[in-house]
Amino acid sequence: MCTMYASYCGANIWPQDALPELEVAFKALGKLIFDVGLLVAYHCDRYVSRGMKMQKGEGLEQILLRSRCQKGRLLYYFPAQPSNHEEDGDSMSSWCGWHSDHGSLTGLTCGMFKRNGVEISCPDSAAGLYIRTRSGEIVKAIFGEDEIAYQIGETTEILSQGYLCATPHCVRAPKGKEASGVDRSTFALFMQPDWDEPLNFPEDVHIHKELIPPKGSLTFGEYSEMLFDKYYHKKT
Ligand SMILES: O=C(O)CCC(=O)C(=O)O
Ligand SMILES: [Fe+2]
Repeated sequence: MCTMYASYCGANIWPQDALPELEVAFKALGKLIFDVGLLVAYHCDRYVSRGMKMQKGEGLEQILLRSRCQKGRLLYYFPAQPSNHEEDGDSMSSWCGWHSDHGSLTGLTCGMFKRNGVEISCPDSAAGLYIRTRSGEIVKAIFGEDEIAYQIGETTEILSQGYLCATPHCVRAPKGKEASGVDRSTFALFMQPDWDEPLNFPEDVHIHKELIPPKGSLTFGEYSEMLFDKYYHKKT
């Protein structure tokens, strides 16, 4: 199992000596984001069931409840290198490029900015997470430190036959003299189906079409491994 689904079955590594309190805090935050995420999933299912027939047990809430693949990750963005050109072509996605997450739902805390290990408010109000809406508008995702943002992943778009759309997003680094040495940290919980969960792809899939076999069924684990190959090893 561990070789087949290496990205899901690996053991956690905790910095027990350097930061003994991390494991408990990390798991508590992950559990909170998961529990609230299930409430979001319940409402996603209600919305989708207005447009398509959903079998019992096949909704997002049930899929997430029985999954062993939830993945929490602390994300760290190193201080951006100062640029000589004020208007760099792709400055919008300077910290993390445009993408959609491949799972079901991603829960995010707001970014925390620091300089030399000291928390600061970000000197550039344009820095942070941006999303693209269904109508193509680019919007900054603004939310506070006691709030959680949820983004829809590609698997939800596939399983809901497009009633729900994956949320394209990117992260913009701060710019200007004041931005020197400013880093960003956040926590993401990637909520995703179990590796054994069958994904029955609808006829007209437009996401990663080339990976889907003709009869249109893969487990989430198989699908993820194929995606990791596509992104990181470029085998397909
Ligand atoms: O840092 C963020 O706010 C978003 C992170 C993200 O998009 C990801 O890890 O997939
Ligand atoms: Fe993402």
